[in-house]
Amino acid sequence: MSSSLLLKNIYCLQPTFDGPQYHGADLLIVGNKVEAIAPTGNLQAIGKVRTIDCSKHVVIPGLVNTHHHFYQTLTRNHPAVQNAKLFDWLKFLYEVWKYVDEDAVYHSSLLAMAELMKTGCTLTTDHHYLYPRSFKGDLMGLQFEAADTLGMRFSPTRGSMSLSKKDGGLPPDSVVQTEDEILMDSERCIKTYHDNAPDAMHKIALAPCSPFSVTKGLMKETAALGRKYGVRLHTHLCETYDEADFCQEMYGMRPVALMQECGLIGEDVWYAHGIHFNDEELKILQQTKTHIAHCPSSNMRLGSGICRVKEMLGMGINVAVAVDGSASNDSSDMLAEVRQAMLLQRVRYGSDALTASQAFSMATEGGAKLLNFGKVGRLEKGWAADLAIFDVSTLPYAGSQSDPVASLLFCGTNHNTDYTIINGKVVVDRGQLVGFDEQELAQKANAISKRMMEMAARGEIV
Ligand SMILES: Nc1nc2[nH]c(O)nc2c(=O)[nH]1
Repeated sequence: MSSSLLLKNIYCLQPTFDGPQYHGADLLIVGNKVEAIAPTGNLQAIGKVRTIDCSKHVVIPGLVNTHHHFYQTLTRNHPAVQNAKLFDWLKFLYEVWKYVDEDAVYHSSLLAMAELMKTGCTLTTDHHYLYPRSFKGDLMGLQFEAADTLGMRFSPTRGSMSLSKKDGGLPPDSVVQTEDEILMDSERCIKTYHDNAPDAMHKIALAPCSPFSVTKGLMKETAALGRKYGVRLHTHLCETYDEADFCQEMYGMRPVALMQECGLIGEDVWYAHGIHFNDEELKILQQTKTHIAHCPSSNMRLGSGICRVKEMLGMGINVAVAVDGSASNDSSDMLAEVRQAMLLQRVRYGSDALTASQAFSMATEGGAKLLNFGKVGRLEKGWAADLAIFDVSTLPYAGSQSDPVASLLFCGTNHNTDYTIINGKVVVDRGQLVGFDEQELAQKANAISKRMMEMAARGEIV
Protein backbone atom coordinates (compact mmCIF):
# COMPACT_ATOMS: atom_id res chain seq x y z
CA MET A 1 0.00 0.00 0.00
CA SER A 2 1.34 3.49 -0.90
CA SER A 3 2.19 5.75 2.02
CA SER A 4 0.29 8.99 2.39
CA LEU A 5 1.01 12.49 3.57
CA LEU A 6 -1.75 14.70 4.85
CA LEU A 7 -1.12 18.46 5.05
CA LYS A 8 -3.70 19.70 7.56
CA ASN A 9 -5.26 23.09 8.15
CA ILE A 10 -3.03 24.92 5.66
CA TYR A 11 -2.73 28.60 6.56
CA CYS A 12 -2.52 29.54 2.87
CA LEU A 13 -2.52 27.13 -0.08
CA GLN A 14 -1.89 28.29 -3.65
CA PRO A 15 -2.29 25.16 -5.79
CA THR A 16 -1.74 27.03 -9.09
CA PHE A 17 -0.92 30.61 -9.92
CA ASP A 18 -3.91 31.02 -12.23
CA GLY A 19 -6.43 29.86 -9.64
CA PRO A 20 -7.70 30.65 -6.14
CA GLN A 21 -5.88 30.65 -2.80
CA TYR A 22 -7.35 28.61 0.05
CA HIS A 23 -7.22 29.25 3.78
CA GLY A 24 -7.72 26.27 6.11
CA ALA A 25 -7.49 23.68 3.33
CA ASP A 26 -6.16 20.12 3.59
CA LEU A 27 -4.07 18.45 0.90
CA LEU A 28 -3.59 14.71 0.61
CA ILE A 29 -0.66 13.04 -1.15
CA VAL A 30 -0.82 9.34 -1.92
CA GLY A 31 2.37 7.74 -3.17
CA ASN A 32 4.07 10.28 -5.43
CA LYS A 33 0.98 12.21 -6.54
CA VAL A 34 -1.48 14.77 -5.25
CA GLU A 35 -4.64 12.81 -4.43
CA ALA A 36 -7.05 15.47 -3.15
CA ILE A 37 -7.44 19.05 -2.03
CA ALA A 38 -10.25 19.95 0.37
CA PRO A 39 -10.56 23.78 0.32
CA THR A 40 -12.35 23.86 3.67
CA GLY A 41 -10.42 21.03 5.34
CA ASN A 42 -11.78 17.89 7.02
CA LEU A 43 -9.94 15.51 4.70
CA GLN A 44 -9.47 12.05 6.17
CA ALA A 45 -6.76 9.64 5.15
CA ILE A 46 -6.92 5.91 5.58
CA GLY A 47 -4.00 3.56 6.08
CA LYS A 48 -0.42 4.57 6.81
CA VAL A 49 -0.35 8.36 6.90
CA ARG A 50 1.94 11.08 8.20
CA THR A 51 0.10 14.25 9.09
CA ILE A 52 1.87 17.63 8.95
CA ASP A 53 0.29 20.59 10.69
CA CYS A 54 0.47 23.49 8.19
CA SER A 55 -1.41 26.06 10.25
CA LYS A 56 1.54 28.50 10.03
CA HIS A 57 2.52 27.71 6.46
CA VAL A 58 2.21 28.90 2.90
CA VAL A 59 2.09 25.89 0.58
CA ILE A 60 2.89 26.30 -3.12
CA PRO A 61 3.98 24.03 -5.99
CA GLY A 62 7.72 23.33 -5.88
CA LEU A 63 9.93 25.80 -7.74
CA VAL A 64 11.70 24.78 -10.95
CA ASN A 65 15.23 25.88 -11.76
CA THR A 66 15.94 26.01 -15.50
CA HIS A 67 19.67 26.80 -15.72
CA HIS A 68 22.65 26.11 -13.49
CA HIS A 69 26.31 25.07 -13.58
CA PHE A 70 26.65 23.03 -10.39
CA TYR A 71 30.45 22.73 -10.53
CA GLN A 72 30.73 26.51 -10.18
CA THR A 73 29.62 26.30 -6.53
CA LEU A 74 33.27 25.44 -5.85
CA THR A 75 34.57 28.69 -7.39
CA ARG A 76 32.01 31.24 -6.29
CA ASN A 77 32.95 34.69 -5.17
CA HIS A 78 36.47 34.46 -6.60
CA PRO A 79 38.10 37.83 -5.80
CA ALA A 80 39.94 37.97 -9.14
CA VAL A 81 36.64 38.11 -11.07
CA GLN A 82 34.17 39.60 -8.63
CA ASN A 83 33.89 42.63 -10.88
CA ALA A 84 34.52 41.09 -14.31
CA LYS A 85 32.22 40.91 -17.32
CA LEU A 86 31.37 37.56 -18.91
CA PHE A 87 34.27 36.95 -21.32
CA ASP A 88 36.98 38.02 -18.83
CA TRP A 89 35.23 36.08 -16.07
CA LEU A 90 35.13 32.93 -18.22
CA LYS A 91 38.75 33.22 -19.43
CA PHE A 92 39.97 33.44 -15.84
CA LEU A 93 37.74 30.68 -14.47
CA TYR A 94 38.33 28.14 -17.27
CA GLU A 95 41.86 27.92 -15.84
CA VAL A 96 40.45 26.93 -12.42
CA TRP A 97 37.62 24.76 -13.73
CA LYS A 98 40.05 22.58 -15.65
CA TYR A 99 40.83 20.96 -12.28
CA VAL A 100 37.25 19.71 -11.86
CA ASP A 101 37.40 15.98 -11.15
CA GLU A 102 34.93 13.25 -10.14
CA ASP A 103 34.94 14.32 -6.50
CA ALA A 104 34.25 17.93 -7.50
CA VAL A 105 31.35 16.96 -9.79
CA TYR A 106 29.70 14.76 -7.16
CA HIS A 107 30.06 17.12 -4.20
CA SER A 108 29.25 20.31 -6.10
CA SER A 109 26.10 18.58 -7.38
CA LEU A 110 25.11 17.69 -3.81
CA LEU A 111 25.86 21.21 -2.65
CA ALA A 112 23.94 23.01 -5.40
CA MET A 113 20.92 20.72 -5.11
CA ALA A 114 20.92 20.92 -1.31
CA GLU A 115 20.73 24.72 -1.49
CA LEU A 116 18.05 24.58 -4.15
CA MET A 117 15.88 22.12 -2.21
CA LYS A 118 16.20 24.12 0.99
CA THR A 119 14.91 27.21 -0.82
CA GLY A 120 11.84 25.56 -2.36
CA CYS A 121 13.16 24.05 -5.59
CA THR A 122 11.94 20.55 -6.41
CA LEU A 123 13.01 20.13 -10.06
CA THR A 124 16.26 21.37 -11.51
CA THR A 125 18.41 21.10 -14.56
CA ASP A 126 22.18 21.49 -14.74
CA HIS A 127 24.40 22.55 -17.63
CA HIS A 128 27.73 20.81 -17.23
CA TYR A 129 29.72 21.71 -20.35
CA LEU A 130 33.25 21.34 -19.04
CA TYR A 131 35.11 18.06 -19.56
CA PRO A 132 38.79 18.36 -18.60
CA ARG A 133 41.06 15.99 -20.54
CA SER A 134 41.85 13.98 -17.39
CA PHE A 135 38.15 13.31 -16.69
CA LYS A 136 37.31 9.77 -17.71
CA GLY A 137 34.31 8.73 -15.57
CA ASP A 138 30.55 8.88 -16.13
CA LEU A 139 30.00 12.51 -15.23
CA MET A 140 26.25 12.49 -15.67
CA GLY A 141 26.06 9.26 -13.66
CA LEU A 142 27.70 11.05 -10.72
CA GLN A 143 25.17 13.85 -10.97
CA PHE A 144 22.23 11.44 -10.98
CA GLU A 145 23.77 9.63 -8.01
CA ALA A 146 23.84 12.95 -6.12
CA ALA A 147 20.24 13.77 -7.13
CA ASP A 148 19.02 10.33 -6.02
CA THR A 149 20.87 10.63 -2.70
CA LEU A 150 18.99 13.85 -1.96
CA GLY A 151 15.71 12.82 -3.62
CA MET A 152 15.65 15.63 -6.19
CA ARG A 153 13.79 15.53 -9.51
CA PHE A 154 16.56 16.11 -12.02
CA SER A 155 16.92 16.86 -15.73
CA PRO A 156 20.58 17.65 -16.41
CA THR A 157 21.90 18.56 -19.84
CA ARG A 158 24.83 16.86 -21.53
CA GLY A 159 26.76 20.07 -22.20
CA SER A 160 29.72 20.45 -24.52
CA MET A 161 32.54 22.68 -25.74
CA SER A 162 34.48 21.93 -28.94
CA LEU A 163 35.74 25.31 -30.19
CA SER A 164 38.95 26.24 -28.39
CA LYS A 165 41.17 29.30 -28.64
CA LYS A 166 43.29 27.82 -31.41
CA ASP A 167 40.17 27.56 -33.62
CA GLY A 168 38.92 31.04 -32.78
CA GLY A 169 36.82 30.15 -29.69
CA LEU A 170 37.09 31.38 -26.09
CA PRO A 171 38.01 28.31 -23.95
CA PRO A 172 41.47 26.78 -23.73
CA ASP A 173 42.23 23.35 -25.24
CA SER A 174 42.34 21.80 -21.78
CA VAL A 175 38.54 21.92 -21.31
CA VAL A 176 37.15 21.07 -24.75
CA GLN A 177 36.39 17.69 -26.34
CA THR A 178 36.29 16.42 -29.89
CA GLU A 179 32.92 16.37 -31.62
CA ASP A 180 32.98 12.57 -31.89
CA GLU A 181 33.55 12.23 -28.14
CA ILE A 182 30.70 14.64 -27.41
CA LEU A 183 28.16 13.08 -29.75
CA MET A 184 28.96 9.53 -28.65
CA ASP A 185 28.64 10.39 -24.97
CA SER A 186 25.48 12.43 -25.61
CA GLU A 187 23.81 9.40 -27.19
CA ARG A 188 25.00 7.16 -24.34
CA CYS A 189 23.53 9.57 -21.77
CA ILE A 190 20.15 9.64 -23.52
CA LYS A 191 20.02 5.85 -23.76
CA THR A 192 21.16 5.36 -20.17
CA TYR A 193 19.27 8.05 -18.30
CA HIS A 194 16.38 9.61 -20.21
CA ASP A 195 12.81 8.89 -19.13
CA ASN A 196 10.07 10.45 -21.21
CA ALA A 197 7.31 10.30 -18.55
CA PRO A 198 5.61 13.65 -17.75
CA ASP A 199 6.59 13.30 -14.07
CA ALA A 200 9.90 11.42 -14.51
CA MET A 201 12.55 11.68 -11.78
CA HIS A 202 15.27 11.58 -14.49
CA LYS A 203 15.30 13.22 -17.90
CA ILE A 204 18.13 14.65 -19.90
CA ALA A 205 18.68 17.31 -22.56
CA LEU A 206 21.59 18.19 -24.86
CA ALA A 207 23.36 21.54 -24.55
CA PRO A 208 26.18 22.82 -26.76
CA CYS A 209 27.54 25.59 -24.54
CA SER A 210 27.47 28.87 -26.44
CA PRO A 211 28.20 30.33 -29.90
CA PHE A 212 31.79 31.13 -28.89
CA SER A 213 32.63 27.68 -27.48
CA VAL A 214 31.17 25.17 -29.95
CA THR A 215 31.38 24.85 -33.73
CA LYS A 216 28.46 25.33 -36.06
CA GLY A 217 28.81 21.67 -37.05
CA LEU A 218 28.42 20.46 -33.47
CA MET A 219 25.34 22.63 -32.94
CA LYS A 220 23.73 21.14 -36.06
CA GLU A 221 24.60 17.56 -35.16
CA THR A 222 23.50 17.98 -31.55
CA ALA A 223 20.14 19.37 -32.67
CA ALA A 224 19.67 16.39 -35.01
CA LEU A 225 20.63 13.90 -32.29
CA GLY A 226 18.29 15.49 -29.75
CA ARG A 227 15.39 15.34 -32.21
CA LYS A 228 16.12 11.72 -33.08
CA TYR A 229 15.45 10.82 -29.42
CA GLY A 230 12.91 13.53 -28.58
CA VAL A 231 14.97 15.23 -25.85
CA ARG A 232 15.11 18.97 -25.16
CA LEU A 233 17.94 21.19 -26.47
CA HIS A 234 19.60 24.06 -24.66
CA THR A 235 22.32 26.70 -25.05
CA HIS A 236 23.40 30.12 -23.79
CA LEU A 237 22.16 32.84 -26.15
CA CYS A 238 22.15 36.62 -26.41
CA GLU A 239 23.77 37.06 -23.02
CA THR A 240 26.23 39.83 -23.94
CA TYR A 241 27.18 42.29 -26.67
CA ASP A 242 30.54 40.47 -26.85
CA GLU A 243 28.69 37.33 -27.93
CA ALA A 244 26.84 39.25 -30.67
CA ASP A 245 30.15 40.74 -31.87
CA PHE A 246 31.70 37.26 -31.90
CA CYS A 247 28.86 35.88 -34.06
CA GLN A 248 29.14 38.80 -36.45
CA GLU A 249 32.91 38.39 -36.84
CA MET A 250 32.98 34.57 -36.98
CA TYR A 251 29.78 33.86 -38.92
CA GLY A 252 28.63 37.21 -40.33
CA MET A 253 25.26 36.98 -38.59
CA ARG A 254 23.49 37.62 -35.30
CA PRO A 255 23.11 34.84 -32.67
CA VAL A 256 19.46 34.07 -33.45
CA ALA A 257 20.20 33.73 -37.19
CA LEU A 258 23.00 31.33 -36.27
CA MET A 259 20.57 29.24 -34.22
CA GLN A 260 18.12 29.18 -37.13
CA GLU A 261 20.87 27.97 -39.44
CA CYS A 262 21.79 25.22 -36.95
CA GLY A 263 18.21 24.14 -36.22
CA LEU A 264 18.78 25.03 -32.58
CA ILE A 265 15.47 26.84 -32.17
CA GLY A 266 11.88 25.70 -31.57
CA GLU A 267 9.39 24.40 -29.04
CA ASP A 268 11.93 21.83 -27.81
CA VAL A 269 14.69 24.43 -27.24
CA TRP A 270 15.43 26.84 -24.39
CA TYR A 271 18.03 29.59 -24.21
CA ALA A 272 19.71 30.77 -21.02
CA HIS A 273 19.72 34.56 -20.48
CA GLY A 274 18.21 35.84 -23.75
CA ILE A 275 18.89 39.49 -22.99
CA HIS A 276 19.87 41.14 -26.27
CA PHE A 277 17.10 40.20 -28.70
CA ASN A 278 15.83 42.86 -31.10
CA ASP A 279 12.10 43.19 -31.93
CA GLU A 280 12.34 40.96 -34.99
CA GLU A 281 14.11 38.26 -32.99
CA LEU A 282 11.42 38.35 -30.32
CA LYS A 283 8.87 37.61 -33.04
CA ILE A 284 10.99 34.64 -34.16
CA LEU A 285 11.00 33.30 -30.59
CA GLN A 286 7.23 33.77 -30.46
CA GLN A 287 6.64 32.00 -33.79
CA THR A 288 8.98 29.11 -33.00
CA LYS A 289 7.74 28.78 -29.36
CA THR A 290 11.33 28.80 -28.09
CA HIS A 291 11.62 29.13 -24.29
CA ILE A 292 13.84 31.42 -22.18
CA ALA A 293 15.56 30.74 -18.83
CA HIS A 294 15.79 34.14 -17.17
CA CYS A 295 18.74 34.53 -14.78
CA PRO A 296 18.33 37.93 -13.10
CA SER A 297 21.02 37.70 -10.39
CA SER A 298 23.70 36.54 -12.80
CA ASN A 299 22.71 39.17 -15.34
CA MET A 300 23.13 41.87 -12.69
CA ARG A 301 26.31 40.36 -11.22
CA LEU A 302 28.07 40.23 -14.61
CA GLY A 303 26.53 43.49 -15.79
CA SER A 304 25.11 41.68 -18.82
CA GLY A 305 21.83 43.61 -19.09
CA ILE A 306 18.10 43.19 -18.39
CA CYS A 307 16.06 40.55 -20.21
CA ARG A 308 12.86 41.82 -21.89
CA VAL A 309 10.70 39.45 -19.80
CA LYS A 310 7.62 41.67 -19.59
CA GLU A 311 7.47 42.03 -23.37
CA MET A 312 8.16 38.33 -23.90
CA LEU A 313 5.33 37.30 -21.56
CA GLY A 314 3.04 39.75 -23.33
CA MET A 315 3.85 37.98 -26.61
CA GLY A 316 3.12 34.55 -25.13
CA ILE A 317 6.79 33.48 -25.01
CA ASN A 318 7.41 31.04 -22.16
CA VAL A 319 9.94 32.58 -19.76
CA ALA A 320 11.10 30.58 -16.72
CA VAL A 321 13.46 31.42 -13.85
CA ALA A 322 16.99 30.18 -13.17
CA VAL A 323 19.71 30.82 -10.62
CA ASP A 324 22.49 30.27 -13.23
CA GLY A 325 25.90 28.91 -12.22
CA SER A 326 27.04 29.67 -8.72
CA ALA A 327 30.14 31.56 -9.83
CA SER A 328 27.93 34.32 -11.23
CA ASN A 329 25.09 34.47 -8.71
CA ASP A 330 26.75 33.39 -6.28
CA SER A 331 24.19 31.15 -4.66
CA SER A 332 21.50 28.60 -5.48
CA ASP A 333 18.79 30.37 -3.50
CA MET A 334 15.76 29.67 -5.68
CA LEU A 335 13.20 31.73 -3.79
CA ALA A 336 15.56 34.72 -3.86
CA GLU A 337 15.84 34.30 -7.63
CA VAL A 338 12.08 34.53 -8.08
CA ARG A 339 12.18 37.75 -6.06
CA GLN A 340 14.99 39.10 -8.25
CA ALA A 341 12.99 38.24 -11.37
CA MET A 342 10.04 40.23 -10.04
CA LEU A 343 12.15 43.22 -9.03
CA LEU A 344 14.51 43.49 -12.01
CA GLN A 345 11.65 43.92 -14.49
CA ARG A 346 10.51 46.90 -12.45
CA VAL A 347 13.87 48.59 -13.01
CA ARG A 348 13.30 48.41 -16.75
CA TYR A 349 9.52 48.80 -17.07
CA GLY A 350 8.19 50.34 -13.85
CA SER A 351 6.52 49.20 -10.64
CA ASP A 352 3.74 47.15 -12.24
CA ALA A 353 6.00 45.26 -14.67
CA LEU A 354 5.74 41.84 -13.04
CA THR A 355 3.53 40.73 -10.14
CA ALA A 356 4.49 38.19 -7.48
CA SER A 357 1.96 35.80 -8.97
CA GLN A 358 3.45 36.13 -12.47
CA ALA A 359 6.96 35.58 -11.11
CA PHE A 360 5.81 32.43 -9.28
CA SER A 361 4.01 31.19 -12.37
CA MET A 362 7.22 31.54 -14.41
CA ALA A 363 9.14 29.68 -11.70
CA THR A 364 6.68 26.77 -11.42
CA GLU A 365 4.54 25.91 -14.43
CA GLY A 366 6.72 27.91 -16.82
CA GLY A 367 9.82 25.99 -15.74
CA ALA A 368 8.13 22.59 -15.91
CA LYS A 369 6.84 23.35 -19.42
CA LEU A 370 10.30 24.48 -20.54
CA LEU A 371 11.86 21.24 -19.25
CA ASN A 372 9.00 19.16 -20.71
CA PHE A 373 7.50 17.83 -17.47
CA GLY A 374 3.80 17.74 -18.34
CA LYS A 375 2.59 16.76 -14.85
CA VAL A 376 4.79 19.00 -12.70
CA GLY A 377 4.28 22.60 -11.57
CA ARG A 378 0.65 22.57 -10.37
CA LEU A 379 -0.95 20.99 -7.33
CA GLU A 380 -3.87 19.09 -8.82
CA LYS A 381 -5.17 15.55 -8.51
CA GLY A 382 -2.87 13.22 -10.41
CA TRP A 383 0.01 15.73 -10.69
CA ALA A 384 3.44 15.23 -9.16
CA ALA A 385 3.55 15.76 -5.39
CA ASP A 386 6.27 18.43 -5.44
CA LEU A 387 5.65 21.16 -2.86
CA ALA A 388 7.46 24.03 -1.16
CA ILE A 389 6.20 24.81 2.34
CA PHE A 390 7.27 27.99 4.13
CA ASP A 391 6.62 28.97 7.75
CA VAL A 392 5.46 32.58 7.60
CA SER A 393 4.87 32.92 11.34
CA THR A 394 8.47 34.10 11.81
CA LEU A 395 9.81 37.64 12.30
CA PRO A 396 10.76 38.43 8.67
CA TYR A 397 7.14 37.89 7.60
CA ALA A 398 5.46 39.64 10.52
CA GLY A 399 3.16 42.45 9.42
CA SER A 400 2.90 41.20 5.84
CA GLN A 401 0.04 38.73 6.07
CA SER A 402 -2.50 40.69 4.06
CA ASP A 403 -1.08 38.62 1.17
CA PRO A 404 0.76 35.54 2.50
CA VAL A 405 1.93 34.13 -0.87
CA ALA A 406 3.30 37.46 -2.12
CA SER A 407 4.99 37.94 1.27
CA LEU A 408 7.42 35.17 0.25
CA LEU A 409 8.79 37.49 -2.45
CA PHE A 410 8.27 40.93 -0.93
CA CYS A 411 9.52 40.05 2.56
CA GLY A 412 11.80 37.52 4.13
CA THR A 413 15.53 37.30 4.62
CA ASN A 414 15.48 33.60 5.35
CA HIS A 415 14.36 31.90 2.15
CA ASN A 416 14.46 28.38 3.57
CA THR A 417 11.46 26.08 3.51
CA ASP A 418 10.19 24.37 6.62
CA TYR A 419 9.33 21.37 4.43
CA THR A 420 10.12 20.47 0.85
CA ILE A 421 8.31 17.51 -0.67
CA ILE A 422 9.50 15.87 -3.89
CA ASN A 423 7.71 12.99 -5.59
CA GLY A 424 5.66 12.48 -2.44
CA LYS A 425 8.68 12.27 -0.09
CA VAL A 426 9.61 14.79 2.59
CA VAL A 427 13.18 15.74 1.63
CA VAL A 428 13.48 18.84 3.82
CA ASP A 429 11.94 18.24 7.22
CA ARG A 430 11.63 21.14 9.71
CA GLY A 431 14.29 23.00 7.75
CA GLN A 432 16.81 20.14 7.58
CA LEU A 433 17.74 17.95 4.62
CA VAL A 434 16.59 14.43 5.46
CA GLY A 435 19.34 11.89 6.16
CA PHE A 436 22.11 14.24 5.22
CA ASP A 437 24.96 15.90 7.11
CA GLU A 438 24.98 19.50 5.83
CA GLN A 439 28.06 20.49 7.85
CA GLU A 440 30.09 17.60 6.51
CA LEU A 441 29.14 18.55 2.95
CA ALA A 442 30.15 22.18 3.50
CA GLN A 443 33.55 21.09 4.83
CA LYS A 444 34.10 18.70 1.93
CA ALA A 445 33.15 21.37 -0.63
CA ASN A 446 35.53 23.88 0.96
CA ALA A 447 38.36 21.33 0.85
CA ILE A 448 37.80 20.54 -2.85
CA SER A 449 37.51 24.23 -3.69
CA LYS A 450 40.81 24.94 -1.89
CA ARG A 451 42.53 22.11 -3.75
CA MET A 452 41.35 23.45 -7.12
CA MET A 453 42.51 26.99 -6.29
CA GLU A 454 45.93 25.70 -5.20
CA MET A 455 46.35 23.62 -8.36
CA ALA A 456 45.41 26.66 -10.45
CA ALA A 457 47.88 28.85 -8.54
CA ARG A 458 50.65 26.31 -9.22
CA GLY A 459 49.54 26.00 -12.86
CA GLU A 460 49.54 22.21 -12.64
CA ILE A 461 49.31 20.40 -15.96
CA VAL A 462 46.10 18.35 -16.37
N1 LIG B 1 26.55 33.12 -17.21
C1 LIG B 1 27.29 32.25 -17.91
N2 LIG B 1 27.39 32.37 -19.24
C2 LIG B 1 28.13 31.51 -19.92
N3 LIG B 1 28.41 31.40 -21.22
C3 LIG B 1 29.23 30.34 -21.37
O1 LIG B 1 29.73 29.95 -22.51
N4 LIG B 1 29.51 29.77 -20.19
C4 LIG B 1 28.82 30.48 -19.26
C5 LIG B 1 28.72 30.36 -17.86
O2 LIG B 1 29.30 29.48 -17.23
N5 LIG B 1 27.94 31.27 -17.23
